[in-house]
Amino acid sequence: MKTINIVLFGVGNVGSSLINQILESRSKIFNSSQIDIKLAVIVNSKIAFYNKDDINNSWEADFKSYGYPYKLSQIINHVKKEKLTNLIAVDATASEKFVKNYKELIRNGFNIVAANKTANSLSDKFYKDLRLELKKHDKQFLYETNVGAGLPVIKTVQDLHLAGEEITKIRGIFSGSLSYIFNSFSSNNRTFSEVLDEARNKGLTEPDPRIDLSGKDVGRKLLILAREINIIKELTEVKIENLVPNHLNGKSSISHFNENQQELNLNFEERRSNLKADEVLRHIGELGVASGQLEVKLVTEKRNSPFGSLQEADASFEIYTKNYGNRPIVIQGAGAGARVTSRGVLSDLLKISEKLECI
Ligand SMILES: NC(=O)c1ccc[n+]([C@@H]2O[C@H](COP(=O)([O-])OP(=O)(O)OC[C@H]3O[C@@H](n4cnc5c(N)ncnc54)[C@H](OP(=O)(O)O)[C@@H]3O)[C@@H](O)[C@H]2O)c1
Ligand SMILES: N[C@@H](CCO)C(=O)O
Repeated sequence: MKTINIVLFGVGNVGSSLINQILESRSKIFNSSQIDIKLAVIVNSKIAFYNKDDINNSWEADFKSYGYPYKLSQIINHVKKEKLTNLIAVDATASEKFVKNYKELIRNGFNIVAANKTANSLSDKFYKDLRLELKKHDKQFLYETNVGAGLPVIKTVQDLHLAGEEITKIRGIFSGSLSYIFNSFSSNNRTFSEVLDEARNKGLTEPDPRIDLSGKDVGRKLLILAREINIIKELTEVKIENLVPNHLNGKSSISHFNENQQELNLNFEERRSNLKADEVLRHIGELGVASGQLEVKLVTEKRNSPFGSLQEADASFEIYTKNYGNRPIVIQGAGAGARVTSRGVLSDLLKISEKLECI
């Protein structure tokens, strides 16, 4: 039997769904794999809840009542004092600041599972240093949900690359958030800001939806896939069509954006009114291996084309390779949503557990 001890950073949409899925699936996982999943500490940006017993269905109330302000060093001291082993830190934050803690966590015995895409899309130096640290301390880092939420995109690209298959192009609808938004917006008469609010309320966007609308989220995903196949790039080199006007961009506060987001409506209304009856708007990412070009843009597609006929928050990835020729491998399905994403995180946790010690 193996016990794994998780410290969960982030209890928003994805983090709280992960806790609920662990509660639902824990005994099934134990019976089939003899892996006992313990949630040792649960953390948001302000408080940490140190879980003495097994987590249960009242975890949310316990977190609020018994959580208190923390420093990372206190969490590390806690797991040492309690002699917890098989440690996995789960990053379910969207924080650029938090990923700077990864190296300290690794040095203190943690493996890492991240839904947060930031660590893999900062500088090439950060990316490589992180991997050196993992190697030095013999720790694992999995992040399948960085691209396509719960869809197996990263693993597929890694496996093809490892087996020597030459990937020539990856093209697709990379953003579940923008897929939902443009599916809804292209097919009815609601304003863009109404559709955006709906996507936010369903937990389908980034905490700050400008990360989606600015193209940065898809830019990050393209960069992450490019790095998997040894294309060395920086985020600044991705050609991105930014859908957020300058005066509402990330340099202004999120509340300023929220108060003024109706100002997006006019521009999108114009794009919608230019569509023919059989056309829809689609947000596309493209990684050309030969050209080395990574591009993010909003395009018009025929309603009955493969991308045009996607539904809900579906993402779709076409992976072109030498041996598959002009008939790509296609991976398609929900590309955003707390439950599919947290299931992907849980799957990464179990993959890491396979290599941990039985205790
Ligand atoms: N939702 C999806 O469909 C999806 C799909 C794929 C990947 N992801 C990724 O999953 C991550 C989480 O998304 P979400 O929708 O769950 O976001 P969310 O609902 O905003 O939750 C974020 C959580 O992170 C916490 N947090 C922020 N900064 C922190 C810090 N420095 N230390 C510890 N905790 C911190 C927040 O705490 P406070 O409440 O105190 O601020 C909150 O609990 C993001 O990186 C996103 O890109 C999401
Ligand atoms: N913005 C993400 C989902 C939330 O992280 C996506 O569209 O894939």
